[in-house]
Amino acid sequence: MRVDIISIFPEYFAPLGVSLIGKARERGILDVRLHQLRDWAHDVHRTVDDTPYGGGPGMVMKPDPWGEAIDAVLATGQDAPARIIVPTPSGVPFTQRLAMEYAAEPWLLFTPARYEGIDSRVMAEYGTRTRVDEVSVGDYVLAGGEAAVLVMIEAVGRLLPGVLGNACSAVDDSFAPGAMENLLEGPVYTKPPEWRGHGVPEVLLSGHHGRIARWRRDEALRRTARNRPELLAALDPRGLDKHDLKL
Ligand SMILES: COC(=O)c1ccnc(N)c1
Repeated sequence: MRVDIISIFPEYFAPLGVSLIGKARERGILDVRLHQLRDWAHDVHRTVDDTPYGGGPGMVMKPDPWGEAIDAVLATGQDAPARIIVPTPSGVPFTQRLAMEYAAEPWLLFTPARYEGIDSRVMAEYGTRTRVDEVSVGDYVLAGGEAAVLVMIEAVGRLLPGVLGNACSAVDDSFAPGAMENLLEGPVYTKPPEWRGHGVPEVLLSGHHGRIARWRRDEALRRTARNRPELLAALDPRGLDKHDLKL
């Protein structure tokens, strides 16, 4: 997968050189290319923002530098154009399902904005040529979209074949479509069996896989009911058995 990021703070993406994503890049599974938006701002101050039409607080990112930058990036592609992802609090929710959809894409272009956002004509322009998604990583506002891009690349990159050591662990994730969709993962334990007077649930030491799976699902349901009760409402009742309903 190729990932391009256009930003006025490309140095913000240094973390993409470490851990799982860093190794995926070393192994050629992920090709991340960074671009400085100001390289396409031609005035002496390399200006990328201006006051909003209609008045109001803050500044809006100018369309010209973004248009030239996106054109330059798309021009380096051979086949279908990149899918453009615009991080914004006004976007659709970023979910595990959307992360899986993105993990199947050959080429993503992230356009993190600062200030009050990018002139809306930019995404209207590229919406005529490729998929343009406005995506939010949660109900809060950031100083810039760069942190949201790190979150999305981490969530998408770990799903790419060969990135996670044990492919199963992506399937068991909280929110992973299928058995765990809309369920939070329950508690986890490792050695030692006793730690500061705290033991490990006996069932996990039993070696009885059926009982362990049942216990894990029960704990997932309990944690979901406690932390995200609205997700339980979204659970397909046909996916619950009589044991679940007694919890
Ligand atoms: C400037 O970008 C944001 O504030 C942002 C981007 C994506 N998701 C959010 N919740 C906020």
